[in-house]
Amino acid sequence: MTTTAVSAPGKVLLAGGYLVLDPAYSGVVVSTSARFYTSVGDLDEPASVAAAKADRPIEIRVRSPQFVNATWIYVVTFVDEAVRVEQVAGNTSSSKNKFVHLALQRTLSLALEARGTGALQNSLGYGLDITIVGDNDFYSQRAQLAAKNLPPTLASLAELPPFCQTSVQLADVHKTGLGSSAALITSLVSSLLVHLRVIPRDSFAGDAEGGIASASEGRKLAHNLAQYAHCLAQGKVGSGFDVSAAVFGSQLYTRFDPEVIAPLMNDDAAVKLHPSISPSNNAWNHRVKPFKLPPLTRLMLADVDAGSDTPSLVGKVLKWRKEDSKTADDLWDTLDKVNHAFSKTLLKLSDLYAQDTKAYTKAVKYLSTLQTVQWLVNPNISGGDQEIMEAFAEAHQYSEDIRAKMREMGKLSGVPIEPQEQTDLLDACVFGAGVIGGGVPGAGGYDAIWLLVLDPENCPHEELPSSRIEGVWAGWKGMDVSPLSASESVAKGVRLEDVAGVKGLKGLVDAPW
Ligand SMILES: Nc1ncnc2c1ncn2[C@@H]1O[C@H](COP(=O)(O)OP(=O)(O)OP(=O)(O)O)[C@@H](O)[C@H]1O
Ligand SMILES: C[C@@](O)(CCOP(=O)(O)O)CC(=O)O
Repeated sequence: MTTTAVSAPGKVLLAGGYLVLDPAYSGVVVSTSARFYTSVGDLDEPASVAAAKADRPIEIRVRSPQFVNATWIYVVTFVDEAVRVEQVAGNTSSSKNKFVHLALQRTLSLALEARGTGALQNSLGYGLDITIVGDNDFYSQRAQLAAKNLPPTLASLAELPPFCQTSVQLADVHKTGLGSSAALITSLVSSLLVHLRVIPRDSFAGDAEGGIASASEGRKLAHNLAQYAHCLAQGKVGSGFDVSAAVFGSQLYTRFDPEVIAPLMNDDAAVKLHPSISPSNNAWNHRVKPFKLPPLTRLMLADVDAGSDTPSLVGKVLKWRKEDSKTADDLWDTLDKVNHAFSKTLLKLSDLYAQDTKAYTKAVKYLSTLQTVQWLVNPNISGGDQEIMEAFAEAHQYSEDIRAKMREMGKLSGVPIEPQEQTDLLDACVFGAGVIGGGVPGAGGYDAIWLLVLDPENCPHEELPSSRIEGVWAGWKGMDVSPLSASESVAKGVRLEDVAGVKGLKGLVDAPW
């Protein structure tokens, strides 16, 4: 019996919030080490299959063991060259999960178009047993830490078991903004495409380092289908940067034209998906350019209590943009220039590392002990060292400029994008030695903050800029700040997993129903 497990990372939009909704602008997206995992296996043992086939419909069982009442049972039927997936009423959990249901429905429909009814029926012969889990960072762990009497620190988070029980229903969980639904849909759709042999098992083997250009056809198909299923489940077409990060990893993202999936945004099971979803459909016009954070830096994230409601923030900002389009257009253009300069400088730092690793390493060590105001005042520095330090200082300045412009956007549109409480916290963090910059991710609001800090080699733990930031967070009185353990994902985007190789996963996948 083959089990197929696929993981997909979460995301942080460092720059480009709101702008990325418009295809004229792009967003700087970092994918996180926090991932969603979906394992797909057969439901029945082969011996029982003949009997099962005779008097039972094909069943798909899905469970999310981190939650209370989170099992969903579906039956699959084949009618008139189409496949239907319907939830069985009256199972243990009466809840519905639109994201899971639509991802199953649409992936099976695409599988039927790609492989034909007979082949798909064969692949589904034993039914499917699906387990979905997300790394702890996707959900607030405040309650779990409090129950263990642990302070909200990175060391405490490391003590929690992987895929920790949340003890609540999915509808009641406090999410942290890492894009749980996009990572979930991407891992679910991708594992099904592989398991049902729509795409080859090695589709995710190559790194998606070069973006779409170097990606396999399988990876591209998984992207288009996940993007579509996610829009359908959300009931709207967002920019899609979260799904793109889940598939391709960190990137500079430019959105796709919503028209490409417009014919499919309904319940009509007769409409063929493949012509629209196929990577050979040139109407998919999103752009994914390579991006990564510089070496010897570390992304730090914290959840600040009182999660914001992104849709209502977005609605208000877009309404203002329409009403005051001249001011907004000027702001969008200025912000776009700074966003580009920021990403370009970060990429230049990677080049400088490659050109002279020794000088770069030395510069990181030196700057990590200084506040940014002191970064360029050392008279004894010249040449290559100077260039490296200047690039770090520029990155700092651009990140501060982005914050200022986002605050302006918030002020003009009457939306708390970087509210005063977050300004105070970010100022205190960015003031510290070795901190390159920071901001409010995505749409902002009372939700989360990100920081990029220098991470020198061979440095005592307590002298690391990240340790100093942790100290600021732990002592912060203005807001409840809870660190997340995630940093940037080293693996680019969606990838095939060995269940036994992911700590804590095998026990959950093998647990009896
Ligand atoms: N572990 C899980 N198992 C099954 N479904 C999940 C799981 N986690 C999230 N979901 C699905 O994703 C939905 C949440 O999606 P929504 O778009 O509201 O959040 P989000 O914007 O992705 O949140 P965030 O960015 O804060 O993680 C849930 O209602 C559920 O359907
Ligand atoms: C405001 C927006 O540009 C970003 C929202 O990002 P987040 O979900 O707050 O990380 C919306 C979008 O891109 O879909």
